[in-house]
Amino acid sequence: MTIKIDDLTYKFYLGGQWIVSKSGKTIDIVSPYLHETVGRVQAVTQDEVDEAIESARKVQKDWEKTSLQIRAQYLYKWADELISMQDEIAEVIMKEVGKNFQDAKKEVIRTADFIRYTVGEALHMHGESLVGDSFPGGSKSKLAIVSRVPLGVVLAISPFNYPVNLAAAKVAPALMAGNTVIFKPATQGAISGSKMIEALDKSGMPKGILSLITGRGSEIGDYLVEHKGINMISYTGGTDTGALLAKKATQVPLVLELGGKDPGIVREDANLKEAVKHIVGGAFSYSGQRCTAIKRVLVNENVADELVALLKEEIEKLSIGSPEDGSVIVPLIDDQAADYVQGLVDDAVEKGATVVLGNKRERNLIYPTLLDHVTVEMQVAWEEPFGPILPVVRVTSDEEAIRIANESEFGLQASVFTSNINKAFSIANQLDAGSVQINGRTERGPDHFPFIGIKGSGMGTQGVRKSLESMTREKVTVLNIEE
Ligand SMILES: NC(=O)C1=CN([C@@H]2O[C@H](COP(=O)(O)OP(=O)(O)OC[C@H]3O[C@@H](n4cnc5c(N)ncnc54)[C@H](OP(=O)(O)O)[C@@H]3O)[C@@H](O)[C@H]2O)C=CC1
Ligand SMILES: O=C(O)[C@H](O)COP(=O)(O)O
Repeated sequence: MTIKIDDLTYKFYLGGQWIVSKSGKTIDIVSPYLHETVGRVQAVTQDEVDEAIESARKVQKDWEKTSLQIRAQYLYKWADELISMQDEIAEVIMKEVGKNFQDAKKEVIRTADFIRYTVGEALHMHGESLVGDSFPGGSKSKLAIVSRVPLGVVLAISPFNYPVNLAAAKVAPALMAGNTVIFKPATQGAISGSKMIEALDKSGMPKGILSLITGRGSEIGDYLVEHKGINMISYTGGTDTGALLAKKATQVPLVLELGGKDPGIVREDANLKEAVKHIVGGAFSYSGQRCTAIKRVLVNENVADELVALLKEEIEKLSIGSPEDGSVIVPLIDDQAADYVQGLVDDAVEKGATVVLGNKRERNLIYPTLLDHVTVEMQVAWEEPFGPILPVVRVTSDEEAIRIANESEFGLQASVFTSNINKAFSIANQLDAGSVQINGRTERGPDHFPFIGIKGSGMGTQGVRKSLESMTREKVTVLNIEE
């Protein structure tokens, strides 16, 4: 069955069918670098949301009863389909969200790997049993069997920047755990999400197990989140939306992966050349549109001049332009995002920051920008740009670096660059972050590592095993043995 009505217009996926919404409305998806409409997605109605959730509820128990081995076969086929469609999907990702083709392709391959690993992990998860007499007064005749059961219908909401990988990172564990899924992709990212679901559909998975709901979060988001038919929400996206969502979703488990302001802390004793490679890769890949991008550098003042000079040298090597040419620095997702980033740079410059490189813009293409002498009075020291700018804050001690790192509203990851392993651990122990990287850039992968945001960066843990756990609950069956 075809997923398109015409060259540009996509259907949505309800109960195993690609259909046109009764709303009669579509949303134009404008490419961030071609500046033209590259597709249209359906603006799904509330009635259609009801239908999708109803169909997911109807088949959930059957899916739960389906043996793990059979579920595994569908997911393995899904991964295989993604691999055979990798060029086609990468092309769509590139056009839709402006990621360069090679990185888009890596995202698809990483997704297939993620799905396969999830299957393996799910096949090897097992429960436990407890005998009653290990507790005072308990008896050997009581045996508790603790197993994991699915939660029901999982709502997966994903952001634009990894439109395939971050979506599959929710869908795959949800399905392997025996849940059914309502998938709401970011609107800018919905075509890539549709292609990913086209691959899933090709696996022959029973109808209704997953529905894809397209439409603006501002219009259907609340309705989805507050829907009584939803049993768990896994959300990745901005902190403000995540906070609103958490208030609206009552009595369902939530996993939230939100924004970040990951610091790269550089000590005096760091190998500066190595640190610079990590920092530049971490800060600028895909124009800094990664939640885990290094978004500020806190460097000891004694090595700050040297570090800044090395950073400048490395940043100057970055390719800038169209994702079709493989550029690292590409136009941001839209003009509004670029306005926001420019606003942070303007504020910093006005307050006395030094522009070492950049502060140049062509529409939504922001040139890589290195700002030195950034102070805590400047917005750029605290806010998440989601763009290719790197503020450098000079500090006098580890304590000052830790204090500034921890004063942030965010707590996703942090990097510490040092040649003193004891100091590295000591600083890591004091940082309020989900993960700390020692002598490496902040990053989510490899994808089986637990991935955690604290404070304004989220709630709960992702990563293959952790996602499977968060999408299931423990169930205890007690056997009372007659003696
Ligand atoms: N910690 C992590 O793992 C990650 C965090 N992020 C964060 O995501 C942000 C960038 O992604 P972006 O897509 O712009 O984030 P947004 O917050 O704009 O959107 C995220 C998702 O939420 C949806 N949404 C919007 N409003 C509502 C609502 N009221 N109810 C329910 N859903 C809603 C969006 O739909 P629509 O597009 O239709 O508005 C989209 O699917 C950055 O802050 C980044 O740090 C990104 C990747 C990883
Ligand atoms: O959205 C993001 O930033 C991703 O979660 C980052 O993944 P990565 O750090 O492995 O690139």
